[in-house]
Amino acid sequence: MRKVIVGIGGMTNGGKTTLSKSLQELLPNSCVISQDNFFKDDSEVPADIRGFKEYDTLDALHMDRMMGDIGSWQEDPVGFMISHSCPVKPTASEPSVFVLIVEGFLIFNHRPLNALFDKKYFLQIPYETCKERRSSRVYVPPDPPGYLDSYVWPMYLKNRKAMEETVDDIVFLDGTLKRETLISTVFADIQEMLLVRQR
Ligand SMILES: Nc1ncnc2c1ncn2[C@@H]1O[C@H](COP(=O)(O)OP(=O)(O)O)[C@@H](O)[C@H]1O
Ligand SMILES: NC(=O)c1ccc[n+]([C@@H]2O[C@H](COP(=O)(O)O)[C@@H](O)[C@H]2O)c1
Repeated sequence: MRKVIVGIGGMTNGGKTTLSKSLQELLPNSCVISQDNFFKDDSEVPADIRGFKEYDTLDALHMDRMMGDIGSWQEDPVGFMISHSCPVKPTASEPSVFVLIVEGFLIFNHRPLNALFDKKYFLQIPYETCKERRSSRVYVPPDPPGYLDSYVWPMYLKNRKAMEETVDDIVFLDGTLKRETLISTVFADIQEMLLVRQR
């Protein structure tokens, strides 16, 4: 059995979830773990001196639980997929390949998680695109006025700097490209990686 972990990182609204879901549909025996599902409850997230909730930091996330889920997949991919409603496809060829797609805005900022990736992608979009996409998205709790400009964007710059100082081998993707282009490019790249590793 072969196990491969692909990281789809990127800025908020870069298109991580969209790309990850499509890849899961295209890659047999794959499953997605989303960092967004590990945010702490609002009552546990402190506010800064201006009153902005500090959501854009690893401290706002249950990274221990996220790592626990990834560990469960590593131990038993089939069991994990069944319990997470990911389709399991019997394969004629051996060894079977299982792919875990881990997506999120801070996946490359958590050192223990970083060490697990076989391939890392990072979706980036310009500020204007980010502002436009984010303004039509409703988070729980919703963004207060000025949240992107005063808190989210500066935190993005800070987190990105830390990522670039510590992580190698990231493939940067232009998140303004058409969905279909991004999906086919990354799908082909992953398939190539799977073939190379098989040889
Ligand atoms: N390649 C793309 N081109 C245009 N819009 C996109 C693209 N990918 C995603 N979107 C849109 O951008 C918004 C954020 O996408 P999403 O995948 O949820 O981003 P993320 O998971 O990175 O926050 C959604 O409205 C989505 O439909
Ligand atoms: N899911 C939540 O509980 C929640 C709450 C408030 C803000 N957020 C925002 O989620 C963003 C990260 O997720 P996306 O990459 O999907 O946009 C962060 O910029 C953060 O400000 C999430």
